[in-house]
Amino acid sequence: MIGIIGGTGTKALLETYSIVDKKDVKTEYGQAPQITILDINNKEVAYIPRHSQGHSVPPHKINYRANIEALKTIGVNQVYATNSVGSLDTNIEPGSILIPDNFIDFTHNRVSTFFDNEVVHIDCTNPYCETLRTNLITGNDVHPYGIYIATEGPRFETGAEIQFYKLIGGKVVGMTGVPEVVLAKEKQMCYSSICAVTNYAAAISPNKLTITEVIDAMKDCEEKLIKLITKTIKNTVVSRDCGCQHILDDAII
Ligand SMILES: CSC[C@H]1O[C@H](OP(=O)(O)O)[C@H](O)[C@@H]1O
Ligand code: HPA
Repeated sequence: MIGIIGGTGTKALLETYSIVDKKDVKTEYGQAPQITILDINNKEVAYIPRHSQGHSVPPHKINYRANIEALKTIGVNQVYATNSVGSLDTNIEPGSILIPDNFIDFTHNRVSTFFDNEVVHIDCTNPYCETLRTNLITGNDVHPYGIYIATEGPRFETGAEIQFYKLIGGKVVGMTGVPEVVLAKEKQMCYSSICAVTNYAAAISPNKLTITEVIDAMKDCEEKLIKLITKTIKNTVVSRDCGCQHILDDAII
């Protein structure tokens, strides 16, 4: 099954598609937010709100393991995740969409693995599933690659941090992309992120960065995002020849 991890401002998905079912999943890591099964182009797609109902959980407190485990439990193995992000590049404008091809992790206080009692080192050379990325990119008006900088939050970045992230090649910055993608990989799932650019990052924008700016920009992006998701899900096939399901081969000591 395909899953959508919905980030900031994605409630509209629930109003766009018909609802088939709702699932409350309790995992060994805790209760996950309620999952809604949507009918998208005659496919059943599981939607989970990353920050829980009513966007009530901040990025550094999200139970990423419960979210991923719950999706896995109900049979999801291909995940499209939305992330609202700040842009580090004036050519990547608010309102546009970027499909990241890599990340650099600056989070520092998160549970970032399912493997606490076994020694497992998964390959993360290309952290996002190339097949799902191709589905999102082909024929669509999106930035096809770029490095996602993951920060701990919940504060926005300092101007100096943004200058540094730019220097090391970052294109967009957000607080939720990691460890989510890593945990999905550990569960042998295909995972790709859809970054909705909501603002220029701190100090690139001359203005003070506010939540209102981000939420308003997500509203402006809504139609584009829904179109992209609808088309991509239509084009997503079940067969998985990308190697994501073999990530644990040669990774366990
Ligand atoms: C509400 S602005 C900051 C908030 O938005 C992003 O979340 P998501 O990736 O779930 O859309 C960002 O990482 C922060 O959590
Ligand atoms: O500028 C940002 N920084 C971090 N997270 C974000 N989420 C949306 N915009 C931003």
